[in-house]
Amino acid sequence: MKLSTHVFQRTSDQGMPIISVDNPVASLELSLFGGHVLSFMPKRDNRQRLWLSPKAVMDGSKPIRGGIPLCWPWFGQASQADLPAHGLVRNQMWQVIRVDDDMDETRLQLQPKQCSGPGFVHSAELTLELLIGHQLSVSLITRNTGQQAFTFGGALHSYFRVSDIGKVKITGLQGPYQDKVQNTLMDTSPSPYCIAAETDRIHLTQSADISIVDAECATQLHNQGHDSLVVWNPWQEKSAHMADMSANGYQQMLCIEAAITQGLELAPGQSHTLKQVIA
Ligand SMILES: O=P(O)(O)OC[C@H]1O[C@@H](O)[C@H](O)[C@@H](O)[C@@H]1O
Repeated sequence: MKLSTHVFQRTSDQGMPIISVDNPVASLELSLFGGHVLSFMPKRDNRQRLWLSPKAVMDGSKPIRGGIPLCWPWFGQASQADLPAHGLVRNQMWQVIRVDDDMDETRLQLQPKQCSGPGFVHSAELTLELLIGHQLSVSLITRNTGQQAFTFGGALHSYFRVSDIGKVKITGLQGPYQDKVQNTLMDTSPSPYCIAAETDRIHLTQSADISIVDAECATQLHNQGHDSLVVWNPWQEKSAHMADMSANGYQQMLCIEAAITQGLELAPGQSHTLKQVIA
């Protein structure tokens, strides 16, 4: 089904609605389950920026491993044990509410079916806005539509494709971080910043510009509206216990997440945009 000149909707083999964008400068695929970007490739270099696990479950029974999972209205474990990690929206269907096509940019807006549920009983509106052009801009916009302030968190949990994790350097991250593997607070970030073991770190920083420098190329990230940048790679042993990761999958991926981990209060009528631009 054609939604505009450059935007199509199809059904995947597993019965999930997939949105495909193919404009003169870039291509992108998104699953309406989770409002989840699966791939992004600018045509100037035809290099896939995102990593999607070959074992990702794509039938809507669990969140998709890879691409850009949307975590909202909380990041990480919920306050109650029976609620899902990373919030309520990566497990539900989203709908396209707006498509605008231009010669060198496509704008898509999507919203989830439900913005409240167990663990978050507030009046909120959540919109995902994608600008698909020479770069990909991903904005998650939270609006308080009620009469009471609320506090929320979240993340753009992007999985980036790397050619060899052992050769990657991250630039632009300095200062202290919470190490979730060691359960300690570290005073300074490594320099050079390489990944050589399981890594799960919350950098409490509003630093905007980060690069993932690979042996062959660099992926540039510009982040906005975050209080933290999260760096995650499960490494070998943990991956082996994850049904949706292949044995060596960790070697080709690195998550750098624009996140709100500290809780952000939003007054009635206010909006907040969490944004990551990928180039
Ligand atoms: O397996 P999930 O729920 O997609 O989470 C993956 C990872 O997401 C990261 O953001 C967390 O910091 C990790 O602790 C977590 O393991």
